[in-house]
Amino acid sequence: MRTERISGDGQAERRDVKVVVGAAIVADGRVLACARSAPPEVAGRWEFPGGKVEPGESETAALVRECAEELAVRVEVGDRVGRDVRMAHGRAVLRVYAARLLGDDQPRALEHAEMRWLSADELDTVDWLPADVPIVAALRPLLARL
Ligand SMILES: Nc1nc2c([nH]c(=O)n2[C@H]2C[C@H](O)[C@@H](COP(=O)(O)OP(=O)(O)OP(=O)(O)O)O2)c(=O)[nH]1
Repeated sequence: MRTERISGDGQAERRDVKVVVGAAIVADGRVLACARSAPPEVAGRWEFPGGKVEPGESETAALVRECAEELAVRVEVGDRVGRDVRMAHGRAVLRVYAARLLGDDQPRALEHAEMRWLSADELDTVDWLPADVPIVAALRPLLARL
């Protein structure tokens, strides 16, 4: 994603904002929350599986790749959940999409410390990364019908 802003001398300044995509994988009214194992400053905080979109890669393809790498599952990517949330002093945004598991695939925590399926009532029982908090709030009323 490319943004432009006008600097003090009126020059347009271009900078690339990295997009981190996350998958809100929903099954039976529950979403899959994952606890990071690294780096140490965020280890134990909870997130949606996903990661950085690589150059030339679509967001859907990035989610499919990350879910295969991190959880060994195939997913179908659906609609956006919540809004873009700025991270890393504005140099990156978190963008989350609903997703569902394909076939009988069952996630395995290949890179995460722990995984939990959370119902709407249980969303606040884990310590989400700060950027995820508004997205989790947007997800709560949708969860039962995704
Ligand atoms: N995947 C993911 N990352 C999140 C979430 N919320 C949040 O703040 N982040 C942050 C944590 C990291 O600083 C960054 C994503 O980095 P990552 O390590 O998961 O991405 P990646 O798999 O592409 O990593 P790498 O190849 O660069 O090591 O975004 C979220 O819900 N999911």
